[in-house]
Amino acid sequence: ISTRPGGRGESYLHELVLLPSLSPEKGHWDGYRFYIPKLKVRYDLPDVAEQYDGYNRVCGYETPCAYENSCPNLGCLNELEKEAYIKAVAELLSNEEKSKCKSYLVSEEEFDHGFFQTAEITDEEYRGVQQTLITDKFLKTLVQKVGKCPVKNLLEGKCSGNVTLPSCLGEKQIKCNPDYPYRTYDGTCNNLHHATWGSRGRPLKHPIAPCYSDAVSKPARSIFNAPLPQNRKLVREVASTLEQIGARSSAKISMFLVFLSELVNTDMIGRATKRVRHPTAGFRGCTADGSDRSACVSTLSNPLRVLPKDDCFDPIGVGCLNFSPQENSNDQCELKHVGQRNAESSYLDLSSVYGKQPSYDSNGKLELFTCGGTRPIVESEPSSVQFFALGGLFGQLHNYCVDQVRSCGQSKGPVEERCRAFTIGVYQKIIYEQLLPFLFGEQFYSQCGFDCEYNPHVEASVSQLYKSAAGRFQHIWIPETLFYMPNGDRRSLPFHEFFHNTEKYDCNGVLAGAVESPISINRFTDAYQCLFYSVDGKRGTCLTCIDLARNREAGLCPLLTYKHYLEELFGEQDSSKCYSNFEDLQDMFNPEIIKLMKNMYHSPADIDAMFCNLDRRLPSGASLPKFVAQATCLEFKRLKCTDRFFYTRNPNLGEGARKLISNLDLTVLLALFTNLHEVPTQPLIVDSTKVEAAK
Ligand code: HEM
Ligand SMILES: [Ca+2]
Repeated sequence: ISTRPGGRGESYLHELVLLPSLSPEKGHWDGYRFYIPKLKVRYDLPDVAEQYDGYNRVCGYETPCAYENSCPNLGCLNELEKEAYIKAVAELLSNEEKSKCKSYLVSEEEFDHGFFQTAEITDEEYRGVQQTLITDKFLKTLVQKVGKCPVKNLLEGKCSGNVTLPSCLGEKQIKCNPDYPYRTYDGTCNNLHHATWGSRGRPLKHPIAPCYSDAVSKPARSIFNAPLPQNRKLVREVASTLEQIGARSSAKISMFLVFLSELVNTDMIGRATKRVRHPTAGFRGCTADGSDRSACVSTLSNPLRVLPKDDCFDPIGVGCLNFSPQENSNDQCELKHVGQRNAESSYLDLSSVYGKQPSYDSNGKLELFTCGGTRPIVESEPSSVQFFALGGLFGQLHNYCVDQVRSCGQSKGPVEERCRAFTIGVYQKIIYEQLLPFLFGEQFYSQCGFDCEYNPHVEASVSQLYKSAAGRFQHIWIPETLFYMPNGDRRSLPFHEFFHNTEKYDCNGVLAGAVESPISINRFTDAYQCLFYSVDGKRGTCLTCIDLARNREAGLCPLLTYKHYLEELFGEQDSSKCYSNFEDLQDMFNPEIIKLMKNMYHSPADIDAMFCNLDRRLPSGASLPKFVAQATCLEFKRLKCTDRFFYTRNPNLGEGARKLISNLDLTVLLALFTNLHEVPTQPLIVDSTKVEAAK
């Protein structure tokens, strides 16, 4: 092994000796790397993300800064840091000021009141928010001073010297008790060597360096250095093209699956909208009537423009959609690519159901609200009553467990914690034995390989790719209407209606309806791209646009870069191909979509990662397309393998609890906690066979 000429310490392999245990015909040497496809798929995320040049290199695109190995001179670090500090403090003060001024806030009469709600910042958190902002300002100033490539090298860990800002306070010390048998509420101490790993407030991680045009925060640009297509225009075009193609538009998958997945998602990822010290219902970027940008925009909002002639918004005079940026998490002031803050623990521990700290009545029961939702569930926005009801199944399971345990009069340890461990066990089993096998199909499920030991060396975190693009895939399944079946009669209501006045619904009817409602496929429904969260059915927002804006805000790289990266990870570099012109995309997209992409983008290499939601490659038996399935596999594998308390290996779940967990599933939960006479044996599909609940 020698150093590649011109490389920064990267290794160059001249010759490889194969050990007898590796069979040579399974490996593949491309002159640069040796691939062994049968090796287990890597699921850890790098601590310092580097630019991924696999696709560019193989396919002949130029990678920005590829031949620049200069580093910024950090001699005047203190000076720059002082400047950054002043800028950060000024911004925070100005935000506080604005948060007290009504004209900057979304008011109660507006349809999207609460949509971008912000949580309060505690004193403890405030320090982190401030440090993160200082570092951000520092890097922005540094880019202006020394240019993009040196900063890029610095952020990718290719420069020696300081890696954190000198005056930063460093990490808070947490002492863990290795013998404490229960999970903490914020996820700390799950990993005993790295107490904060996987905990609330930690950053998401970039699997590969982000593709910001300035390396730090400016939106990515096309390969010809032009802006990417206008957000809403692109979404609108895709929506109307899908409409014209007119392919099959419903599937056997039930909305019950979608709300269950949404619950799982809110457990692993919590939104952290940029905030001020006290909670708010959101900052405005647009005027109340939505006609234009507001004069009162601040750094707390970043409204989306809607161009004239928009089919959906133009007729009602809307030219602007509220959008609020999210907060990064860089509390230790590290000079590397940062990720957004995750406001939940990454672990699948029902943290979005149980809340930030224990909250039980004197018996150890959870206080339940609309449809059994716990306080954190019903206070989350924007959420539908179906979401409350799904969360409610687990809230009720907890309380049912408490009753059962109390009725035998003895418990080894606090009832609420034992029941919490049990409830999380049932939930994890449902995810790994019901939900994921269904989404992946048998073959890909086994290829993903969930049979791992506990691995304390890997950080339990969620990737920025998942959070800002691939993980949102299921939004494309949002249908125009949902069934609501109070006392057995079947009504069809527009999707947006379930987000408001949630108390008025009969919860059994809500769940019965979700099980019978099919998802929508091959469409961006109006409910998704035009009427989302509407109150009156006339004016709503475009969740699709928000998804795309999140993709770009996070600095995600182009779709094909991630595709190549994923396929390499899965040992498919042979089949991972180059797309030199748009026509080559036909393995992934419908021809009409390709035509549209050609009109909108300069090159196939510019297509936004979010459009993985149009991927038409389906692994056999799977419900998720290949790209999404691969990205999802990595996330769920990581979360399973890094969870010390995962139910299959949690020594504190007794034999009885295990037995119960193996007998409980979604069908049983529906039978126990609804008044339905008949329950579906497979609630993830519509028209499932049913059994009598009493049985
Ligand atoms: C029909 C049910 C669903 C609704 C109404 C819904 C709605 C939303 C909304 C409003 C956001 C925040 C948008 C933003 O400001 O960035 C969001 C984020 C997200 N959703 Fe969904 N969603 C649903 C189902 C799902 C499902 C099934 C998944 C996939 C498992 C999913 C994955 C995500 C992800 C990964 C995010 C970003 C994480 C975050 O910002 O918390 N969603 N969703
Ligand atoms: Ca969690």
